[in-house]
Amino acid sequence: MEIKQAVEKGLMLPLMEAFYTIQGEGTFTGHPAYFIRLGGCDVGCVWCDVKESWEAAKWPVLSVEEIVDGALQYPGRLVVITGGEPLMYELGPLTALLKEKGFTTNIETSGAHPFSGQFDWVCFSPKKFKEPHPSIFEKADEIKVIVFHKSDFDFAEKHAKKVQPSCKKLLQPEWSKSDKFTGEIIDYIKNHPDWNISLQTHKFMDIP
Ligand SMILES: C[S@@+](CC[C@H](N)C(=O)[O-])C[C@H]1O[C@@H](n2cnc3c(N)ncnc32)[C@H](O)[C@@H]1O
Ligand SMILES: Nc1nc2[nH]cc(C(=O)O)c2c(=O)[nH]1
Ligand code: SF4
Ligand SMILES: [Mg+2]
Repeated sequence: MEIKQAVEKGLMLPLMEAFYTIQGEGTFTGHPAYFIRLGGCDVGCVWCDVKESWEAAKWPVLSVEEIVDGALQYPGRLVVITGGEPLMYELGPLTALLKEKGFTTNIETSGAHPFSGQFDWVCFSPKKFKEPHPSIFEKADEIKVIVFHKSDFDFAEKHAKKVQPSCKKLLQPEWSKSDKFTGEIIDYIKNHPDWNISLQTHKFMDIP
């Protein structure tokens, strides 16, 4: 089978990097996790902290077996699939193999592409730069909105209306604007206690 067809089927995927670290953001903050960062994103967030991931063709294409072998080298059994935008790919084969090997599977996604894969926890981080695909709303376990502008509070409320009632609601300051917006998020959630704050704690710890 050609590589292009194998990627379409999700049997091979472009891998930018993979690393064992501590989940820095969201509900699983503090948990050791193996991160699988797939290459390629067409969302184009102006403040994206991994712009080098955007061009899929820059990254080697690996089989899902090779990717899962990487994860098996470490003692932790939590995997976070991120990117780039991981839902640009069919994630069924990768997540099926991870589940078969006993991993808990989490995803970080903008939700801008149709949902695929078997996930234990879905972090949905909607973006103004590309509308979410409707398939994400029933799948999201947490909605994590990045606050870069004051209008992002209304954007967060608008998207939070579309997820399941059990979905956790998180506001995370955009890193370069965190001096301004951390305080505003604190005031906001004290007045809107259904929201929680999420910080990029790995950046404070200076770890990947
Ligand atoms: C790099 S993205 C990759 C996954 C997916 N494309 C997404 O956006 O959810 C991983 C997480 O980092 C967040 N993020 C990216 N750049 C950020 C920044 N400058 N400040 C705060 N969070 C950021 C995203 O919103 C997302 O929740
Ligand atoms: N430690 C750590 N935690 C993270 N949580 C989400 C990340 C991401 O880039 O998807 C990330 C990351 O890049 N590093
Ligand atoms: S969707 Fe995610 S990876 Fe893509 S540009 Fe936005 S933050 Fe970066
Ligand atoms: Mg990151």
